[in-house]
Amino acid sequence: MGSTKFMRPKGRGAEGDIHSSDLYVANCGPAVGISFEEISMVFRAFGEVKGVYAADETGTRIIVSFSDEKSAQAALNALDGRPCDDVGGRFLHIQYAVPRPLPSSVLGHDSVDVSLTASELNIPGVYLFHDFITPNEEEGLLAAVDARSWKCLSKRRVQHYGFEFCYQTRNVDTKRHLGALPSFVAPVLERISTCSELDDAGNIKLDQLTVNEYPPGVGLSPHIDTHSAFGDMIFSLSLAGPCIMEFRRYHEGVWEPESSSRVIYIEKQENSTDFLRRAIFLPPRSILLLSGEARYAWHHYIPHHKVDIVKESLIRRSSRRVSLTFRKVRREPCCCEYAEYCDSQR
Ligand SMILES: O=C(O)CCC(=O)C(=O)O
Ligand SMILES: [Fe+2]
Repeated sequence: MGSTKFMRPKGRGAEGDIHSSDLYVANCGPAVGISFEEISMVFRAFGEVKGVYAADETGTRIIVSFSDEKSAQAALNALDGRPCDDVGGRFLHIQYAVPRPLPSSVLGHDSVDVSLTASELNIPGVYLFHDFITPNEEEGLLAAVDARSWKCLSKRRVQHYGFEFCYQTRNVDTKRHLGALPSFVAPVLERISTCSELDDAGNIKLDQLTVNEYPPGVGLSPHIDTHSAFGDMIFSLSLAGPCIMEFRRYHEGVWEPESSSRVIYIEKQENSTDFLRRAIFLPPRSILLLSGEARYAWHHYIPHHKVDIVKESLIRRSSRRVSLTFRKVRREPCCCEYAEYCDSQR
């Protein structure tokens, strides 16, 4: 994870115009055995150092942030282009750092603050439990799903257990039970049912599992899991890599019949800006619960990003994210209090 805020100026020689309290320092850093603390010590001789960050992922380019420009200038004048004894005699190459333009692929015009916790997100019915499983358990689950066969969708791979999820109808065929959920998820189900923060979860027999594998840059379109298909609680366990999940609360939604056998959700508001929008960071090994209002009335989706911005840090999606989504198939029509989003009450 590099600093999102600063970068090297484009080309040398422009520094005369730039006044900054932030320095871009090349040729030192963790990749050559020099810690941020050692770098901070060197620069503290010139003034108050607010922070030392990686400028990028090389481990040899660093941003040193001073409290004021004068200190930065003094450090630059004293240290640039000279060997520095305190960092093993390495020559430091120093320039003023300039603010990094945020990548449009990440921010574009539609950035949203990303919460780290459910309470910060503030959507009723969302719960996020960090480190719900251990790294060893994560490894075991990944090995177990990789030993099963994947079904390829256009951009991601999936596996279904308990009941097949049909992406065309966005529903399940309750008459076609595929069998019990695989034994490798038993410890996860056990932990969900005994989670003291989730009073009701102990009584719910989750019987459908969708495993999704997302390559970097691939997300999931905005949707509400079909009310008539699944019950109130939807759990999603994140493995292998991080992502953000975004939420939108529109003011109305409409279910319309498309053919005799199929009902589709029409997002009449698609171009509308009239919606609430929130986002949360999902680290690996965390489990997210959508229930109540969050489950029934908010669209959720994973933006198609290769990099997410979380609290001013760039977080790269890793080579894949695998999620295990546990749900309970609904046998009776949904009678939630969000009729405008409910296909059972259309
Ligand atoms: O990958 C996830 O965490 C969410 C998956 C999801 O929303 C779904 O399968 O309906
Ligand atoms: Fe979903």
